[in-house]
Amino acid sequence: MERPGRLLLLSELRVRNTAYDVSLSRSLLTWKRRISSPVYHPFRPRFCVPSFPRRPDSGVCHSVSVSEIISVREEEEENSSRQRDDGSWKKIKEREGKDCRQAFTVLYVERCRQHRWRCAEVTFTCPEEALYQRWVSSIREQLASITSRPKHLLVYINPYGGKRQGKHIYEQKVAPLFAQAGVSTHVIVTEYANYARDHLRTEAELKKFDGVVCVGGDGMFSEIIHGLIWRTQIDGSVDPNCPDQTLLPSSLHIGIIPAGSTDCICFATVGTNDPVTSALHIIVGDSQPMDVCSVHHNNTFLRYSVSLLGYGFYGDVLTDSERKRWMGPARYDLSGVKMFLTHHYYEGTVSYLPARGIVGTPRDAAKCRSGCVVCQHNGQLLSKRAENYTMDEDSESDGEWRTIRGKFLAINAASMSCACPRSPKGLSPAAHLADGTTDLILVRKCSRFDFLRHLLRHTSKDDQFDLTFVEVHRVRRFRFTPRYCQSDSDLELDLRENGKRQIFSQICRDHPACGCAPAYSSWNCDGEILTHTAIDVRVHCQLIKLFARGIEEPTVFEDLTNPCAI
Ligand SMILES: Nc1ncnc2c1ncn2[C@@H]1O[C@H](COP(=O)(O)OP(=O)(O)OP(=O)(O)O)[C@@H](O)[C@H]1O
Ligand SMILES: CCCCCCCCCCCCC/C=C/[C@@H](O)[C@H](CO)NC(=O)CCCCC
Ligand SMILES: [Ca+2]
Repeated sequence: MERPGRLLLLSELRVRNTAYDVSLSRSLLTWKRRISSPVYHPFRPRFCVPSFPRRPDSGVCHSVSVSEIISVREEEEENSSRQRDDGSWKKIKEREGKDCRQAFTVLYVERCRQHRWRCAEVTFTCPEEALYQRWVSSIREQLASITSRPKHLLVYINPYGGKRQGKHIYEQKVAPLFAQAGVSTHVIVTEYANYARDHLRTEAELKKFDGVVCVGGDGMFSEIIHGLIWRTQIDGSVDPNCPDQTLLPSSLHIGIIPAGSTDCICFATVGTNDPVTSALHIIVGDSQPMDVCSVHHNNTFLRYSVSLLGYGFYGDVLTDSERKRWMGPARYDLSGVKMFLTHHYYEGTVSYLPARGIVGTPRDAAKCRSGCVVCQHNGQLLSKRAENYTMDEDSESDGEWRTIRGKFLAINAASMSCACPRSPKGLSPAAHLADGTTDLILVRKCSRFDFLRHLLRHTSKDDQFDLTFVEVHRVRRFRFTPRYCQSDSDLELDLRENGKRQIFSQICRDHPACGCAPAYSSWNCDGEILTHTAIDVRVHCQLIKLFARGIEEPTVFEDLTNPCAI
């Protein structure tokens, strides 16, 4: 727990008619119940309550970090007069024409189960108005001194994401909290796909805002980062089509109010997909840096990715599920089962640049959590390297490119864990949000039974990488070329390596009537299908910032004291 530091205020105030010692420092608001210690009176055969000053005993003590106070509300006069004390304090005067309020309510973050946050409140009654004024203005001064809190937000709502509840969720659960916290908003309900992206690219007056919030799923978040990153590069004269360019980070934070089908980015950065929790992380001005992969084809920009780039299984699931959008989130389950049964494999070449000199491996037991030291260390290391090499710093400081040819059921690059309600530990449980790397997972051709074992391990404690047909590499950059796109010299090499068998399988591929496997899949890029299969991917360390703090480890203290967490 935070140490209180120098006290700004210390008073005896009342909470629900009970006396509390209430203190405020720059970091903490604390209220501790004064429990009257019964003392024996020699002349009276009973216990009595001692008069002031009383010894505060180890009564119930609550502490709230000032950084997690949402706002202070001044209570109406009648409210204060209802909370009169037992007579030892003056009664609340009702002076005509004068403001004599004496109660104020502090709204603050309370932690609940499974990383959820709620807005709790406590009302304090003061013995006199001057003290009341000091308390309200002192807390407000402390809140105003937190410069990281957003004051003006640009909000985009996708009314058709997930279960089509985006607008309702925002109006019912989020807008009232923003209003209470004094956050002003400019709300835009999108009219068609890519509306938010194009608005951010060209029209939005970004200087007016401290952050951009999207209400929707991963697809909507993807629109926002595409608009923001593109705009930042154009404004800063950086060519987004050049894969070797170091991209400029956007100064605006991004908030996600989850209202989608997978909500993987929200889940992996907050620990839950709960709109109220996300709204509170935005209000307190949390900051979580995040890696972004740029995807190019032949020196032409295709897309950015922050979660999953998946070829084979996840590409096919997405392609199939797009035809079933009307089903809502269940479309992924149906397409998942169908593609599992179809069991297609794909041939191609994967080249990658292993991440060198950084801390962490994809097989670590430790996970990326709030204040992650791996992300901090690698972030500093990579930004130092970038200072020394302006162009293509990777090949200078990382190792040699490595190449793997083969038949794959799935090729996945997870730039973060990709934890989501479907798989709470994610595709790569030890991947980091902001370490400048992506985990390249290669699932080679195997039996249906083995592939099922691998898939099921995403939902259990077992290690999904501990299988002979699965390999995982932590990389800074990678390329993929499907076999049918390979150069003549590569194909010749294949022929020499694999003999005649290859020639016949190629003939089959050229004749769909024979019913054998298709030659190529599509890339699933954060839930969008890419137009090209041959791609060049580069990780840009900590390119964007979210209003989040990473997943918090629950502390023993919280578990024991927070009734909401039980
Ligand atoms: N007004 C709109 N009409 C139609 N499509 C829209 C509109 N606004 C945004 N979109 C598009 O809808 C797609 C899906 O949106 P979103 O990500 O919010 O939900 P989802 O796909 O259900 O969830 P997830 O991405 O988490 O699986 C996005 O690709 C987005 O570009
Ligand atoms: C037979 C039982 C098998 C159980 C296997 C469960 C494995 C689940 C892994 C989930 C990985 C999610 C990765 C997230 C990808 C998102 O960027 C993307 C956009 O929202 N979602 C999908 O592509 C949607 C992809 C949905 C895949 C199912
Ligand atoms: Ca990463």
